[in-house]
Amino acid sequence: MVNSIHLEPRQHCRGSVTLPGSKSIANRALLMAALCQTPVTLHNLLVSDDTSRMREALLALGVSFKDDELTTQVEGFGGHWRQASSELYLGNAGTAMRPLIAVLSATAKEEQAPIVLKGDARMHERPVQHLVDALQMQGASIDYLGEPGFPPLSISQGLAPGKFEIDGSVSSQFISALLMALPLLPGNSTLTLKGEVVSRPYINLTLQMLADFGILVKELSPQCYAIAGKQVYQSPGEYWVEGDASAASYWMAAALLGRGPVEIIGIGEKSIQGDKRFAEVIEQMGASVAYQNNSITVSGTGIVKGIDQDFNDIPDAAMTVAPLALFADKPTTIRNVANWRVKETDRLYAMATELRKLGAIVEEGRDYLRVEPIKNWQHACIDTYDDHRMAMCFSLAAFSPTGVTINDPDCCAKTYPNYFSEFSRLCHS
Ligand SMILES: O=C(O)C1=C[C@@H](OP(=O)(O)O)[C@@H](O)[C@H](O)C1
Ligand SMILES: C=C(OP(=O)(O)O)C(=O)O
Repeated sequence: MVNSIHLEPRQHCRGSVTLPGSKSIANRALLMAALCQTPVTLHNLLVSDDTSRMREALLALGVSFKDDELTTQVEGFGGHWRQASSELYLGNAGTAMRPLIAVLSATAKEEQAPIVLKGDARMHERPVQHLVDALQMQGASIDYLGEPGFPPLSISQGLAPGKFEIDGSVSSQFISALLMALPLLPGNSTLTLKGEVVSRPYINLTLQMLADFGILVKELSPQCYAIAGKQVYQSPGEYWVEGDASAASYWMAAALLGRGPVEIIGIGEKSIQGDKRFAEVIEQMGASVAYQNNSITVSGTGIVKGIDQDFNDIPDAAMTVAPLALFADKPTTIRNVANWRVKETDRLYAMATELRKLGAIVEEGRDYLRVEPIKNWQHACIDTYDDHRMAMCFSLAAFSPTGVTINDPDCCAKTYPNYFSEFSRLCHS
């Protein structure tokens, strides 16, 4: 039987919510900390499926962790792994799989056994070919163990510094992965980006965090980086993980529908995450937004304005626009999100299918979704496709006259394990 949660109709959302740590920052910080030669103390580290998979992988490579109530101390060995385990399981964490493919290619030693990276069934359908091609062109010894172009795969020594080229049109995680790995090589490299690069702000997040960990990357142009070899990751001592800006999108949306005010603590105007731009989107959709140093406060009037925009820069937060569109004054179009199809599920298909169950008219394009507001709401049991964002997005349908039932709500543990208890705390009839 499918586990589900029934959400009765809600009209109000108000109060204060503290965001979990950012998944994107947490998994980068864990890996970068493990690459330092001296310990790093991480604050506000997210505890979720994705970060657990990264931690378990690093632990198997010999990295040690000391947790107390508020912090996690990471002690790694500058990439000289002490006990290279031969098989690492990474679940469905793209932020673990892609960076580890590149970093383990850069750190593999001749005397070590090949390392196998595998994931859950969906991870084995998520492409890594552009990344693996770029690494193989520079000598990396990577073998596909299942379908070519997809995990699982096995990695041995062979990667050499030089001129790297990467197709950036499917995932920015490939580029972030190379930016984290190339400084570890014994000589200098350049990295040239090909194709229309998607999810750009995540590359900037990587560059910012590399700088925080003492790694220099020279941006020769937006398409080309120079990366000196033999660099050493420097421990910043303490490192603070910002609240998750993608998770903030659900509270901003709930505040618009439930009028607020909702104080969202953990990201502010100086956030380094691209998804903070969702605050501008929610403003265009009718909310009022006030920025503080470490929080954003959102209120609404109950009126939602339909929009038509390119969301290539913020594909995760963009999903939140889809359920909001059901309440809008006119149709909404979410454009340029082709890579929704290769994430936790085919998100264009899943979103269109489940929105229709509520009574919406939806057009699913190759790379866009057009959603018409609902006139006659139908109660529905929403399938979530093992996709945390499907579960969290559809909680917003509780602001309809019918309420909503969400199947398998626990899949939100990928990035936000207590999301539904927070939803019930903040959102009321
Ligand atoms: O680098 C990152 O932390 C991420 C990049 C994005 O992926 P793509 O670059 O594949 O769009 C995003 O969807 C993912 O949740 C996290
Ligand atoms: C695409 C996502 O995850 P991943 O890091 O696994 O790519 C996501 O969190 O929306």
